[in-house]
Amino acid sequence: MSTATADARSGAVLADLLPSSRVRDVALVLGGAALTGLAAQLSVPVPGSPVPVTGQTFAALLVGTTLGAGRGLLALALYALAGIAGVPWFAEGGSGTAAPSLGYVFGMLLAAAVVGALARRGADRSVLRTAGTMILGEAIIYAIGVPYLALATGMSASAAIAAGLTPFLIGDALKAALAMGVLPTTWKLVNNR
Ligand SMILES: O=C(O)CCCC[C@@H]1SC[C@@H]2NC(=O)N[C@@H]21
Repeated sequence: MSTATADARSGAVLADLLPSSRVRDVALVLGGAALTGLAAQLSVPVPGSPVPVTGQTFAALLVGTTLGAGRGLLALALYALAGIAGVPWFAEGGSGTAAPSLGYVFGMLLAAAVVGALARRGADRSVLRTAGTMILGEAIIYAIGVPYLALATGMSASAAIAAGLTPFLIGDALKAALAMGVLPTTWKLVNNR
């Protein structure tokens, strides 16, 4: 698809607006993994919880929506596998499999694929649709992250929700709001070129 024809009607994601090549796709996957690793270092500890506030949810959902399901999944899979293998780019410079927050990383993998598939159907083109996409993506991250946290720490379900969901709702809503500004605005600029 040429850059000129990749508009709101064409089933494109934002990354498709770049000239098509294998090198582009490899660079996007590497860049998506690196962006998520950088965002993980934007990390604020939460008192009483082993899970910090991080920039990862924003990065992972942005990577999914802008790259699409296939490349988004590959980027997050690379991020997860390299982190497990020892690259210190999980939250707070972490790596390996010991952290009870690893389930959120697995959730980001699935969420990136789902929001990427939705973005190809136009789910990042308006503020309202982007809101729904971000809420679904975050719900997927928590649906894997919170049970994993409970299993890894032995917490009860209610304790895992109190430590692994409730403290993050406002921050994740702000990150979703940021995406609701950035994605539809970018599409508007692209389509008005
Ligand atoms: O150990 C890791 O690298 C994963 C950290 C996961 C942080 C989770 S993601 C959902 C929630 N929102 C945040 O800002 N932090 C937690």
